Amino acid sequence: YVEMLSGLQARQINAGQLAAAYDYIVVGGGQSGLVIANRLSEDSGRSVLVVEYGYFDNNPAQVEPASATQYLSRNLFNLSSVAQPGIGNRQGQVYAASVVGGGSTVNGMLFDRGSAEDYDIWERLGNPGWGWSGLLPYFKKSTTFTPPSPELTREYNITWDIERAYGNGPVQATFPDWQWPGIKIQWKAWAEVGMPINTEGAAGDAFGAYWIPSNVDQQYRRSYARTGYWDPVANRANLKLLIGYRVNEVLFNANKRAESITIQERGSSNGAPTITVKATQEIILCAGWLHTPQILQRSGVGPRALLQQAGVNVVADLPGVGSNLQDHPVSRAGFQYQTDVVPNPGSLNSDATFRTWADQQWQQRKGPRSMGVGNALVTAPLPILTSNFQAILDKGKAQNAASYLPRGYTAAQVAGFVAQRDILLASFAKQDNGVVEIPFSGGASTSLVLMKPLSRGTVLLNPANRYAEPSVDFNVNINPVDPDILVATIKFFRRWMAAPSMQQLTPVEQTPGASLTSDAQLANYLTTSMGASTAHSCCTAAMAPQEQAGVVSADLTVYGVTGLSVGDISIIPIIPATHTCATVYAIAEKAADLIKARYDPSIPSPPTTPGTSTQPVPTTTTANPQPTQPPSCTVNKWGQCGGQGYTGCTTCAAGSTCTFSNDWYSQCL
Ligand SMILES: Cc1cc2nc3c(=O)[nH]c(=O)nc-3n(C[C@H](O)[C@H](O)[C@H](O)COP(=O)(O)OP(=O)(O)OC[C@H]3O[C@@H](n4cnc5c(N)ncnc54)[C@H](O)[C@@H]3O)c2cc1C
Repeated sequence: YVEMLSGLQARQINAGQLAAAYDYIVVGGGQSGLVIANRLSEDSGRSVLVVEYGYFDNNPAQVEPASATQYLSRNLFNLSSVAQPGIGNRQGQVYAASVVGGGSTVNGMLFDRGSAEDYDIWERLGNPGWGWSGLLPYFKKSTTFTPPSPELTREYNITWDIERAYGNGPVQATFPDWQWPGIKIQWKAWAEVGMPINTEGAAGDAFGAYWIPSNVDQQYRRSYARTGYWDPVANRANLKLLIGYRVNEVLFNANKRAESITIQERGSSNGAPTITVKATQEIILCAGWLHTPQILQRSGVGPRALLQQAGVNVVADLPGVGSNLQDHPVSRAGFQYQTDVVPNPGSLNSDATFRTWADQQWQQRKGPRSMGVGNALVTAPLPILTSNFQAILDKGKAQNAASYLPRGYTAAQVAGFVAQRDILLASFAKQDNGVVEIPFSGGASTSLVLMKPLSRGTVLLNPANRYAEPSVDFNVNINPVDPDILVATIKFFRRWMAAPSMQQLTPVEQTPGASLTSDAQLANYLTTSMGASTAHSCCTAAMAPQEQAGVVSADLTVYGVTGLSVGDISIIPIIPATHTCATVYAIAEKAADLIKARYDPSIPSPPTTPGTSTQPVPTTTTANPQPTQPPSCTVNKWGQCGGQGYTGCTTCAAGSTCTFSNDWYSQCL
């Protein structure tokens, strides 16, 4: 412990201990920054400095499952977007972490990946090496999966495929010790409405319905960039971290080579003295979707007109810096089950006996309190949502793209968007990727999340004060294809609620409300109900060919300058249909390999030739197989023990008896 502590102290420095120069400077010690710093400092001959605006959050509560929904303001940059015409001029909540470990320290711990197609379209856009086959090794390198208990697995028929999806990486993933019984009925209903059921989403088949783990260790504590990539390398003397400092600018020499950064203590007034630190090899921007483009713009790399307006000398005119902003906008379907199974997600609030039992269980780190925000998703392909999908695609293809893009998009930016749109519309017609997400965990209400929006937003420097927070415009719900897909989703969700299995729960619609039936009424409901962000903002320094207004090339270096790269979520060109944390780990792992190979000829660069076949291995696409009855088994208290169509265990654990709830459901109470 003493050794570890002195190691930690050696690595965390104050400004007075800064060296004049480091081989690598990583800007931002968030999720991607800690991964890249860890990997680059594996070579003890290279010095690495990380500069992070936030502090450590050492509160033990921040690693507990309950932290998944708390989003504490102390760990976030707290700002809102400009008014959003697409959602009735409401402002959007802006989510960006400001703490060591970044988004991985604060996030909801839903840990999934996109489908193979979601990454293959990055490659198709002109980014060789960034398709599924180029990224899977890095998904595997970052994560270790541990199966849940045999009892939970059997009771809920939880499925996974370690061999195809996981490796031996620093981030731990597993399932909590609990699921809500109503989820079994929901699984059946998905099959009844024709949703493909996949045994593993993380192996390239993240479409249809599938189970997803949480990024937690086996005690259900948050497993994140700090525990995975920072704490274990306490003894590296060549790795330094300065916290509580903001990186202001990257400075370039006359040859446009990035030479140094200027930093300023957090909380000091703008215009206060700054410190300059040199990088002899490379500066890697990992300040996240909100600040990576802002730092670029402040440094003279961005849209010429904006930089001139802000009085910034133009080093490289890159119109794409701060454009192409994407997120997963969200609406909601509110239902009530009038004959719900018990316990259900509401029971922790409504049933004191159950709550006491849950608290007792949690003292042994078991039971409902091990759960975060749920572990099952539907990511629905468009042709499954609606038989009318071709009309939506035709409308998208026929539209004048520029009319829905942010003002001031250049011809290259419009061309870049049209390339994205055409690739997206072609993939929407297929059934190997999804366009909306519907999380389900036994509750009656859920989010309806648009996973592949066509609307694009911006993050722009404030010309009057370049050190103030940038202006965020999600431009949400502006491209008409977006509401068309969500309207189809609401109708499909109603079909799911009307599926035979669901009738035992007697679902009753609250919102949008059964009286709203026409497309126009539902689109209007979306305008009033939709949120612009699910905290997956990305894509503001996109990897794409320069003639399509890309900001970085496939080796992640910034166009028009040298010695500067981006390694965070900003580089994504098209948002994948997944929560973004696992994808950021894969990007950062790959970024580190690309950087290492630039400076060490003995290290092979990851291939940048287009991937070969990226077809995922076929998976189960029939109904979720019913659990087979093991020779002898017991059901834990609150679990299902009988009912029509039920083929699992029927013997209740000591202290509970199998009790009839309704024709479809008996339960150990
Ligand atoms: C509230 C929230 C909930 C989420 N929930 C989920 C979820 O359940 N599942 C999932 O998969 N994904 C989730 N995400 C998304 C995911 O966590 C992020 O996409 C991911 O962490 C982004 O990683 P990053 O490295 O690009 O940026 P970050 O991790 O945000 O790192 C950027 C870092 O740069 C620092 N920084 C910024 N500006 C400067 C500057 N000028 N100088 C120095 N440092 C600076 C910041 O303080 C921050 O630490 C969530 C995100 C948030 C914010």
